Amino acid sequence: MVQKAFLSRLKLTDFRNYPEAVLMLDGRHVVLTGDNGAGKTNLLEAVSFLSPGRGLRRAVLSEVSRVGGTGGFSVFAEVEGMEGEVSLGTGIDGDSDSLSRRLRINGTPARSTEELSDHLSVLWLTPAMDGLFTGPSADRRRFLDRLVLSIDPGHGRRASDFERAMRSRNRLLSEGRYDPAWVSAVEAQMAGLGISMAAARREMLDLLRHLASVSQQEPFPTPVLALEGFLDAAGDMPAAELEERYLDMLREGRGRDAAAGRTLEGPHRSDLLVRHREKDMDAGRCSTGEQKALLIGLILAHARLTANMTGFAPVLLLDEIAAHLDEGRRIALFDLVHELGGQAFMTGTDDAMFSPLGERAQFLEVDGGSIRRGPLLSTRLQDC
Ligand SMILES: Nc1ncnc2c1ncn2[C@@H]1O[C@H](COP(=O)(O)OP(=O)(O)OP(=O)(O)O)[C@@H](O)[C@H]1O
Repeated sequence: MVQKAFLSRLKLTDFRNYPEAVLMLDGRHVVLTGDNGAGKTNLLEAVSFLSPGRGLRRAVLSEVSRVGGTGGFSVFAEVEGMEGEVSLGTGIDGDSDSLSRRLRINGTPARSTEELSDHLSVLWLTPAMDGLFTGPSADRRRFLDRLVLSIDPGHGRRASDFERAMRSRNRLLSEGRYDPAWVSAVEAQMAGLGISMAAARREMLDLLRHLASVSQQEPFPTPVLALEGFLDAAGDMPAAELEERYLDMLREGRGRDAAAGRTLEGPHRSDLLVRHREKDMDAGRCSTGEQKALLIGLILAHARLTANMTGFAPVLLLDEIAAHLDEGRRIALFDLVHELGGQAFMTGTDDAMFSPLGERAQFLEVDGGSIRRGPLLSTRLQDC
């Protein structure tokens, strides 16, 4: 039985176009409607800061602070989380030039934002992801790594440690006269981390594949997923052998990598391949609408997987999700989202589009950095 982890209160201070806003939420889905530029996506972004990383816009933190504000920002949430009730507070101070945000859990400073994954899992789908299948492979890798992160919180640390080791190797090789023992040590670190990263990604794809084989999410197509670009021919080789093989590749590739100024083999070169199963076609060659439907299918499958793995349905952030769907698909999407058993935040310009949700959702109206409607809602309104 999947349980619900949800936000019961959200408070933003100097967050984007919100000087201050407080939302009291009752655990149902949340529909945010308003004109373009009202602040709907900003609210979703605030919720995305309740998961590790840089949020759904991958923003530079200083840009998140409200223009004309104190220079800092904060997001505070009361959550019925995976370990019970918890308060989560995150943000940056006005006088700090820190690149990372602070996190407090129940008022106590946390070591890293990774600790958020113990309480809540947050997944999102935004219009910025529409070009995922046709854009650069780095976007698909990042997308895949976020999928992995929601069920394996250590994945983010492994990926950033790998990046750091790789930068260090690139720098040593570019210097020309390097100490081979030192480079070997860095390569050994890269090999261990790189193979763990590849294994975690492969495991995620296997799980999604299995889920797709046992559950349907009509009318959204089933994405067929594969990885390409790193140790493709390795098959089911044991991890220790893979590590040896990657280590050999790095050792033998030193001259070539020094000339290229970068490491040419590794998990940082993998690509996520997506196919439309019913059409038997690469996602990149599908129509715009088909790509959107595939992306929705992928996010829903992943949300279901996260719920199965953790026992708690994730919080879903669906930005402008209804805009390009016909009525039948919209109704089906709302039903699928509701069946997941979690709390979804959905945005759009027209609240009529969300009427099929009925009593399953709280409807809030966003306007120029303020939020209206709903009996339990209080905001200090920004004059606009
Ligand atoms: N740091 C900031 N300080 C003040 N305002 C900001 C900041 N960052 C973004 N904004 C403003 O926030 C406003 C709302 O943006 P948001 O993306 O949330 O709109 P939206 O309601 O999702 O609109 P759309 O329907 O067009 O997607 C924009 O006008 C933007 O200029």
